[in-house]
Amino acid sequence: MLGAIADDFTGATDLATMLRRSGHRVAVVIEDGALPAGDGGAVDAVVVALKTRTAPVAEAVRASIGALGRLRAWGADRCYLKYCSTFDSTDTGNIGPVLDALADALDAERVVVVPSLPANGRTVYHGHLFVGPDLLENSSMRKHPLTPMTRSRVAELLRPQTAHEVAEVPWETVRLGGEALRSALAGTSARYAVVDAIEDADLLAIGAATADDVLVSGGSGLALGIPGPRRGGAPWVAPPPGRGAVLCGSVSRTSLAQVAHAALDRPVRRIDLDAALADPGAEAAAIADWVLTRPPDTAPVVCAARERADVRAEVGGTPGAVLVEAVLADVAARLVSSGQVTALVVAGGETSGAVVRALGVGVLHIGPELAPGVCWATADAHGRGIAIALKSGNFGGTDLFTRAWEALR
Ligand SMILES: Nc1ncnc2c1ncn2[C@@H]1O[C@H](COP(=O)(O)OP(=O)(O)OP(=O)(O)O)[C@@H](O)[C@H]1O
Ligand SMILES: O=C(O)[C@@H](O)C(=O)CO
Repeated sequence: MLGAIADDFTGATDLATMLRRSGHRVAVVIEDGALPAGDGGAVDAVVVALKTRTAPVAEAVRASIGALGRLRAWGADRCYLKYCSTFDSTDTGNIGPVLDALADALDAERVVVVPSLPANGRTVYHGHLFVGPDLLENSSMRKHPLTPMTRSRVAELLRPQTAHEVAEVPWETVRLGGEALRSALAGTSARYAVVDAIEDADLLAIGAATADDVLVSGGSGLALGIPGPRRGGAPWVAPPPGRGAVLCGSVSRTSLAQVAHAALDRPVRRIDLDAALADPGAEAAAIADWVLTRPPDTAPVVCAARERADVRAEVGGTPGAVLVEAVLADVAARLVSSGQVTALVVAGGETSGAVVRALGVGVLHIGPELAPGVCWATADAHGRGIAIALKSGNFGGTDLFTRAWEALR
């Protein structure tokens, strides 16, 4: 029984997608939603989705320890802390403090640190994190508004966040396989070990070497090395047929390209931020009405920006992001309560948090994969069954917003 704690909602479904691939029956519990039945129940892995990536440190630690307690009561005998594959954090936290608190609570002597997700171009070699061919510090993450990543060596990123020692295990050791890696890890006195991984085989070796560890940590890639029981669970059941819509609050390069691709053959509408400032409820109502009056099989796209120039730090003194999140959350609630929309693709971690909260979702039942780290899930939204796919900003192919629907037919 694996209990995982993710520091954002899209990261939680990313991890659940990978756990499903490695043979787990997995559910994602939103914040303090009810956990599913324990041993003998329908799942053998639970991911608790938190919104702690950029929360104040004390709040992130408190929420994570709270989630750990609930997971242990559910029956978890191992814990996985999921953070971003680009190690999104600052010198003051939150990855180090949360790891310290979990390791103390679990009496973990040593914890691996494995951000790698090769399927999406995140690799670690000689301790340096790469995004595709670029060092992390030279990727678009350098300019991230909340967690700008200006260094690439994972140990250097973690050290300011913890008083414990941080060691590095090079790829030359990882490639020797699980047993050699286990011995190397046993030989280090450091609490944390950043382990290189440049391809999935490395993640399998790390998984094997840490099979007895009570706490592991990483992006979602490490889940590929944690085999599940492969018991056939209840089959995933798509929601009742209905309209679909995309709600995109992400303004990452990938998301903007996905919006541009969708615009080639379906309606796209951008939120009017000035109208949203004047009356957010009216702007959301107008957008929801627009969605519901498009041809039923078009899956229109509502977005916050078509290009980077559309991004406004503030609108009449209100942060643009606050308006975007309020409108998209309200649009989602209106579409679902209309009873006509039964499937939503939501793009962006912050956006997903706002939408999922507005829909009152407690549990996501993981379904088919749309791209590495992106999947459909079913959920109960205030009594209505829906399918929802939470997409991390940088994940998915250009055609994700147009092809996602095929998996529901
Ligand atoms: N036009 C805009 N003006 C101001 N803020 C915007 C605008 N469009 C989007 N935003 C804000 O930008 C933020 C995008 O963050 P979000 O986490 O949703 O996407 P992301 O960072 O691409 O995804 P991820 O966290 O999964 O990598 C949101 O808070 C959103 O409200
Ligand atoms: O690990 C990743 O890159 C994603 O799951 C994520 O957390 C992006 O916000």
